[in-house]
Amino acid sequence: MQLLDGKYVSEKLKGEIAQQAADYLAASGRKPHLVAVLVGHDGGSETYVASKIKNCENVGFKSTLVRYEDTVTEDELLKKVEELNADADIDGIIVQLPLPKHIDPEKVTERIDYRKDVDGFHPINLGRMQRNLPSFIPATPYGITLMLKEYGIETAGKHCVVVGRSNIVGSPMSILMARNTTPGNCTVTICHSRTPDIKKFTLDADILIVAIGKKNFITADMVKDGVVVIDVGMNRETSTLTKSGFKLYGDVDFEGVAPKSSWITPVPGGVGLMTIIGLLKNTLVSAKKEVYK
Ligand SMILES: Nc1nc(=O)c2c([nH]1)NC[C@@H]1CN(c3ccc(C(=O)N[C@@H](CCC(=O)O)C(=O)O)cc3)C=[N+]21
Repeated sequence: MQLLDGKYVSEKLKGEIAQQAADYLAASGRKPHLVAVLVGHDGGSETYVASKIKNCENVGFKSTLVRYEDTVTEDELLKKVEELNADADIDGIIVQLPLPKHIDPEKVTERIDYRKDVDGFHPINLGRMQRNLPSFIPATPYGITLMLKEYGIETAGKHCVVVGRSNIVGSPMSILMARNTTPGNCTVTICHSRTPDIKKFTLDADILIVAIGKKNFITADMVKDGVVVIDVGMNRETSTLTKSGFKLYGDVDFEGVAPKSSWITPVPGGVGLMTIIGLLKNTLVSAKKEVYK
């Protein structure tokens, strides 16, 4: 078993991004600028947004946090998005999900200018990605592809099983792994809550990507020897064992599954850290107008 080490890869790539941000600053006199919009006080979201802001500072980006109470109306939020769209000093906009239930996330996502949609959630970016055209690729799937590349994991011709079909991870990940790109060229199976016998499919996976949001969902009896395991789970539980009062669990029973794996991502220290890299890279290429003019 070898570890796909998100800490190592993310630090390495952050060094490269910081260099490119410095070059961009020297050439243009400005820094790439990311705006994060956070609604409410969800513990996970607060942590992740704080981490995004901190990482922006670390690589020499400008970042702005826009906060709202969870009483904000959908109209107010949409107006803010339009204001951010129109601001020429902003390269990337993310609205942290989930949103309170009186706000339609689809509406907010579609209101963000696709040229600033560094989350890659806008239907235009999704469609362009599927067609292999320049686009913003959703940060988590993007981060996973960077990780697979970094370790030279062979994917062509392999059976990739994606567990979960969310708009943020499972669905775009399945598109990327089926595309004629590296990584990619897989035969892809998507499993979800209505798949009667998930084990039947996971047992055949050469590459198993799990984004379902259930602690220890994948156990040793569900994988074959030599599998590559990507654990996207971010299950936060209160704990007296950590300083923060929380402990993070993946969707994979690491202890059981790791001995059967050729490669596996830990949680924490795996995909989460790569997600931030995906976001930073999207923000940088947005500033440099390398995806859209
Ligand atoms: N519009 C939007 N865009 C997102 O990209 C988005 C979102 N909404 N909503 C929630 C998810 C979750 N997410 C994570 C980012 C970083 C870590 C991360 O850095 N994790 C670290 C540790 C975190 C910890 O210890 O709490 C790790 O896995 O090692 C995790 C999860 C982005 N998301």
